[in-house]
Amino acid sequence: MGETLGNLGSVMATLMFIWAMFRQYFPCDHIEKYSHRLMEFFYPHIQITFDEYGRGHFMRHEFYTAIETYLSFNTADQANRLKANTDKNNRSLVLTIDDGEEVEDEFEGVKLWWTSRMITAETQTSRSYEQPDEKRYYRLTFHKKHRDLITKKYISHVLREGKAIKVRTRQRKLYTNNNSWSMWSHVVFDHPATFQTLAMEADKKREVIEDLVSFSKAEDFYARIGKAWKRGYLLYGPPGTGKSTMIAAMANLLLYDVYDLELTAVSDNTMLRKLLMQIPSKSITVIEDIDCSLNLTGQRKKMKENKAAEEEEKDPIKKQAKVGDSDEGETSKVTLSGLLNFIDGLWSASKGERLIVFTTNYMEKLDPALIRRGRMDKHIELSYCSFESFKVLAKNYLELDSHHLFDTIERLLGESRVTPADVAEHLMRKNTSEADAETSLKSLVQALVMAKEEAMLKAKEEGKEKESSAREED
Ligand SMILES: Nc1ncnc2c1ncn2[C@@H]1O[C@H](COP(=O)(O)OP(=O)(O)OP(=O)(O)O)[C@@H](O)[C@H]1O
Ligand SMILES: [Mg+2]
Repeated sequence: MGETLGNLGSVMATLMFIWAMFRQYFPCDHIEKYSHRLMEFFYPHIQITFDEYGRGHFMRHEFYTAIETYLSFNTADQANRLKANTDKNNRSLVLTIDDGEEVEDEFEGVKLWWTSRMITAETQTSRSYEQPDEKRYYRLTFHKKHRDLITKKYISHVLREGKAIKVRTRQRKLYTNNNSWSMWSHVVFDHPATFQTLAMEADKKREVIEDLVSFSKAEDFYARIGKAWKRGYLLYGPPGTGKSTMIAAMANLLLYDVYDLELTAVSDNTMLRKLLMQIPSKSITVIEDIDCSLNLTGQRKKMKENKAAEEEEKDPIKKQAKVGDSDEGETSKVTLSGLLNFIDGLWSASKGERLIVFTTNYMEKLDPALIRRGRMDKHIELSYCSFESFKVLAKNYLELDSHHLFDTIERLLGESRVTPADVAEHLMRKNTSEADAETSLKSLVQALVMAKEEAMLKAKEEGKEKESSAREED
C-alpha cells in the first residue's frame, strides 16, 4: 500500500515538474492554486525518511537502529523477505525486514506503512574490489490528517519501544576493575539468581522488588522533584546470608549491567572519578564489604584468619577519614569523602538511572556519613535462615513443599543461628551425591542440633566470663 502510494507520489512529482515548465511560459495564479488542491486530493499522504547514516557520519543513527529493532520485533512476521543477522555477541539470530519490503503498523487505530529501502550511489572509483556506496533508509508513510499523532506520539513511541527491546534482549555484562591500570574489563553476566530463588521472608522480598520496579519506572518523578535518578541500597548481614546473591537477582530483575568496583585496586580519587564516569545508565555499581575496602588494607582477610585481631580492629572507617594516612594504605589514597562527594555530586549530573549497592558484614562499624538517609535510600538486612527462607531453599534444591522433618527443622531453626549458605550446603547433597531428600534433610537436622549445642555452650561461657569480670570489678 505504502509502496503504491510512493509510486503515485513519483508520478505526481513528474507532473509537478511538467507543471513548473508549463508555468514558466503561462504564469497563472489560479491554475497553480487548483493544481495543488488536485495534487493533495490524489496524494493526501506524508512520507518521512529515516537514514541509516548522517552525511559524513561513520556511526549509525541511533534512531535507525531503534526503528530496525522495533520493526523486527513487531512486524517482521508480515514480510516475505527477511535478512538474517547475528547479534553483537554472536549468540542469537536477529531477523530484520529485507530491502524493498513493506510492512504495516497500527497506532491508536491509525494505519501506517514502513518500507525498507536501499539505494546504490554511483561511485567514481574504477577499482572493482571496492564496495558500492550503499545507502539505506526506512520510509514511513501515513495519511496527512494524522500528522500530529504520528510526529508527536508515534515516532517517539517507536524509538522508545525499539530501545527498550534492545535493552531486554541484550547480553548483560559484569565489569570489574581488578587490573593495575584501573580500567573496567568485562565478562558475560550470566548469574542464575532471581528473587524467586532467593531465600528471604516473602514480605521483605516483595517490598524490595516493588521498590526496585517503581524506581526503574520513576524517570518523570525524579525529574519533577529535581533529583538525580539514582538509588542507593545498603545490604548488611553475616557472611553467607545472600547479599551477593541478591545483587545478582536485582540485576536480573531490572536487566542492568553490574559494575563491581574494587576500591582496593583504585589508586586515588582521580582514578575513582574516572572509573565512575565510565559507568553508563541502567547499571548497578557494587562496592562489596565497604567496611573493609575503604581502609584498603585487606582487613577482612586478616579478620577471617585471626579472630583475636577482629576485636582490636573494630573501627575501620571512623579512624581513617583519610585512608592514605595509614602505613598499609599508603599505596592508595581513595577517601570516604572522595567517594561520597562523587556519588552525590558529579555523578548525579549524568543522565539515566543508576543503582549503587554497598554490602557489609558489620553495619555497626560504618561511618554515619556513609549510611545517612538520602545517601543510602534503603537498608536491607539479610539475616540467619528462618523457616520461611528454609522453605524457599527446600523448594529450590529438593523440590519439596512439605516433609515430615519440616516441623523439627522449624523448631531447631528457631533455636539456632545458621545462614542460608549453611542450609544450602546440606540440601545440595541430593544433587552432588547419591543422597535422597530424606538423607539431606536428616544431615541438616544434625547440623542444626550441633549448632544449637554450640550456641548453648558459647552462651554459658559468655555468662561465666561476665560473672568473673563482674567479680573482679567488685
Ligand atoms: N538468601 C539466600 N537465598 C538463596 N541462596 C543463598 C542465600 N544466602 C546464601 N545463599 C547461598 O549461599 C552462597 C553464598 O551466598 P552469598 O555469596 O550471596 O553470601 P554473602 O551474604 O554475599 O556473603 P559474604 O558476606 O561472605 O559476601 C550462594 O552461592 C547461595 O547459593
Ligand atoms: Mg558477598
